[in-house]
Amino acid sequence: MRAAAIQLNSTEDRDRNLAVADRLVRAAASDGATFVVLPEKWSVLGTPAQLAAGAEPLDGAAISWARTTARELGIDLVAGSIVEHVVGHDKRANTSVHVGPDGEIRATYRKVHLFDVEVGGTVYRESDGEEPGGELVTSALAGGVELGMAVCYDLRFPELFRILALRGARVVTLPSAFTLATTRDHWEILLRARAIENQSFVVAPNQIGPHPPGNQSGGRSMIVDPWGLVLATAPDEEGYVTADLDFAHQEEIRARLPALANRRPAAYAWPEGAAA
Ligand SMILES: O=C(O)CNC(=O)[C@H](CS)NC(=O)CCC(=O)C(=O)O
Repeated sequence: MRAAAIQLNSTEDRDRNLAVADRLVRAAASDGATFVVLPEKWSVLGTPAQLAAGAEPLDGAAISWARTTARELGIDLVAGSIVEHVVGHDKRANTSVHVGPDGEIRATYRKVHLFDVEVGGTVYRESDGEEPGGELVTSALAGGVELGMAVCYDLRFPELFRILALRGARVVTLPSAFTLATTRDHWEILLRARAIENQSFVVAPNQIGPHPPGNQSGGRSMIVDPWGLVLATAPDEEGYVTADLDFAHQEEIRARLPALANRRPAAYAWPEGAAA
């Protein structure tokens, strides 16, 4: 199965972002990709007010485009994440949507770990506008390959990836808008660690370059294999990278180095009364 990670420099202009995404998803599919992943907040990226204005329900323009395009191209499309207007809620959600080759929504995952962090002199308070999801989500690609879903800052929480692997995920998607500073120093190391420790493929498209209100994303969109090898890395521009995911090779790795099977959950139990 050929996977593609689409790297974008999304802005507050949804029409512009959809047009670039449309061009790049079609190009990746014509290169043979049948599993295509967009980055975080691919449809609108900007100030808190612009994010709020660009929020959409799952039947809005962004996911409608994703469904039409996935069906037309016959691909599994993880439409990165969008800022989802959740009907009846004050705050929005940061929602990753898996659309199958028939154009139907197979799964939605609302980012569990929100980015309330100071990095590179910038204070991010994602939770001001968005509320976290409360559950982890797996899905299935065409052919039955189990997919685990995560978004951006989730990368720093290895337990999420471990639980996805224990629930059967063989590939994890991580649409991201990682900061320039943390892309430089943490991104590749954490992606490879999550891939190695869970013997999973990781498909991680990132945003690249400046976007309102003067933030910088770091690019280096990557596809990593279950041995931790980087199969593809994007150069510093909008575009896409592809890699062939060899699931038989993953089976071999999991059989020869059975770390997942060698877990000792009984020894990990928390003492009575201790917080997990
Ligand atoms: O940058 C923006 O304006 C948009 N960013 C996002 O939408 C999200 C939430 S603010 N970014 C991250 O989660 C970065 C994580 C990260 O960079 C890390 O964990 O190091």
